[in-house]
Amino acid sequence: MTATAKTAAGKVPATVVTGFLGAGKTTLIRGLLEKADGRRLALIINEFGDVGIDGDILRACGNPTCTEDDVIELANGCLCCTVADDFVPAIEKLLSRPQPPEHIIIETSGLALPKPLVQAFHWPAIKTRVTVDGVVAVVDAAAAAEGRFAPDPAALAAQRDAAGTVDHETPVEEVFEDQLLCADLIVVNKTDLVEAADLARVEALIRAALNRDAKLVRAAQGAVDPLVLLGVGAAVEDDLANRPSHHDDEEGHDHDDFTSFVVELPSQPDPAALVKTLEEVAGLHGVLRLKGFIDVSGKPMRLLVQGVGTRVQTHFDRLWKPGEERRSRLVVIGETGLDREAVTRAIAG
Ligand SMILES: Nc1nc2c(ncn2[C@@H]2O[C@H](COP(=O)(O)OP(=O)(O)OP(=O)(O)O)[C@@H](O)[C@H]2O)c(=O)[nH]1
Repeated sequence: MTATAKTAAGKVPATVVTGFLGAGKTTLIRGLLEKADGRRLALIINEFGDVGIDGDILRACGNPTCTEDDVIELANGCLCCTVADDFVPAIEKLLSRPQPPEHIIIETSGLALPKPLVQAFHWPAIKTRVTVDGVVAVVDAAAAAEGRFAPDPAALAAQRDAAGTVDHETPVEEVFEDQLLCADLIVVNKTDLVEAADLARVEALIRAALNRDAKLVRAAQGAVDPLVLLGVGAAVEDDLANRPSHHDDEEGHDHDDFTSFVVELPSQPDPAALVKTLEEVAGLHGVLRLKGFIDVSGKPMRLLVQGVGTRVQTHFDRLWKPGEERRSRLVVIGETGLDREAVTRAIAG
């Protein structure tokens, strides 16, 4: 990656990384950090729910370009709804550092709508100092191929109204489409999990959802050349009229459609058995996302658990630190109505 200075207008570029729960945003950003090549990147990370997992994953990557100070975590809230309290101060804090970042990467929560966040760049405190270089939407090709975000393109086209939007969608479909409609670059990720024909079908589905041209790139493990991801130069904050949203007519937006809670577990003797239980619970109750760290009895390393739909993966990501409390906690996210008691009982049982 070549180091670039500020934009022509003297603003620091910021890239918004959006994409539905578990699409691979954190994985993509981790790859970006590894290829930073000395460029000063700072991260602002927002998660749904009050336990920050992604920040911890990124800090655990041991990358020298990503120190504690370079990661600002805004858990417990939606970035676009806490603009004044959290987001603008976080940007100001980054800009006031002796060595301000050369590029700011913002990872939104998987349920966030990117457009209200981009609107925040009109706030006087940051308007003249930062620009949104581009919005990158990461898509889980496997989940999309399974029909989790939208019906097939023909059905989608048939539902489209004169304004180009589709009504009567599920909350999941609406969030997914809002994220695509705001994007400059769409990363079709997890290509390793889908056949070529399904990948083509997913790309057709994405294009059918779009109202204008956006660039599509395929990726596995979110690996995209930083030169493609950064330096788009879209000044997105001045181009919002071209990026419709299902929530354009709303005063703010709420998150009543989704819910999250934390399940605390005792130390686990058998990771494989836990994975089996989690996959069953996710399928039975329609859990959208599961993630957290587990203390495995007798192991010096903590186990990172990642569930996307019914696919649950684990790996030991780092040693527990001396004096660190070895808690086993899983964040569970689903649509409103997810039976918290039953899910907790099923996982803990
Ligand atoms: N097979 C496969 N797995 C992937 C790929 N990219 C990411 N994953 C896995 O998908 C899971 C979710 O990845 P994350 O990067 O945490 O996804 P995210 O979009 O940041 O998730 P949220 O922030 O919770 O919305 C993890 O288990 C990743 O290892 C990929 O290309 N192929």
